[in-house]
Amino acid sequence: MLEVRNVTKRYRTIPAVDNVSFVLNEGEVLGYLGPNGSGKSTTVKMITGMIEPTDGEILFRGRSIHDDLASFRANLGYVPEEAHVYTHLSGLEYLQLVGRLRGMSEALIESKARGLLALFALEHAQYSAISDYSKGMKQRVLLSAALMHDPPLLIFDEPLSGLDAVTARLFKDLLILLASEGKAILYISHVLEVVERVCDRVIILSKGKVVADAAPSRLTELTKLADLESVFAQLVQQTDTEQTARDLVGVMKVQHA
Ligand SMILES: Nc1ncnc2c1ncn2[C@@H]1O[C@H](COP(=O)(O)OP(=O)(O)OP(=O)(O)O)[C@@H](O)[C@H]1O
Repeated sequence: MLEVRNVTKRYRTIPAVDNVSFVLNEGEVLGYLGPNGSGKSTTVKMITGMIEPTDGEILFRGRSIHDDLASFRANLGYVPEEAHVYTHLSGLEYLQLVGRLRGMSEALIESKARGLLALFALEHAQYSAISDYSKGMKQRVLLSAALMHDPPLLIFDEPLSGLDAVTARLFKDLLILLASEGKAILYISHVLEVVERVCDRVIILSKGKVVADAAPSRLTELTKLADLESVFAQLVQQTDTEQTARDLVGVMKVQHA
């Protein structure tokens, strides 16, 4: 459904994303992982059409997304890591706006918006301004907005941040159900134990390059490591975190001369 083909993005001369290729199929949850600064957000910005690749191309159902960005976006549901929503609107008004921008009928907008707000436990706050919402409530409005038009392709960028345990669990169940209904899902997260549970496949990025692309179970099997977190640490060669923590405490304790 979505193909990222030899995509590179350079800022000045430095590649933030370096010759990345992958295919995301219908019914698949693909985890997109990497340490801070490895190129995840840059990839997502290219897939959503916010920025263009320096080299390579991104195809949706065989066509470059830039051939007709508006119709590509009609097929996309995107929950950004950081939201810049219209906070003076209420949750209901925001979903109505999103529905109208996507060309949905008023009757459909009404039933979907009310239904989603109720299911995400936001019914009581639907008429209050988003500026008064907690972080998790804002996140639930964004999730609702991404699902309004029933898109075949979904991108979730750190969707669990701010969600309480019950909503996070609901989100995980939702992800699995959406995939079983044939949605293609790109899931960017640092929460590796969740990724390991819900993703069919994971891509691990390091310094803009793909260093792994396989099922989590295949990666643990190949490396003979206990879990995805250990595989991740080994592949991106992160430092010995226990030692670094000890060094940090050591630096904290240094007294002024
Ligand atoms: N607009 C920009 N101009 C210059 N460099 C940029 C720009 N945006 C990102 N970069 C650089 O590109 C690299 C990849 O950044 P990116 O935001 O894609 O990483 P990330 O994997 O999403 O990180 P995080 O987990 O911290 O969100 C970083 O070295 C970053 O400094």
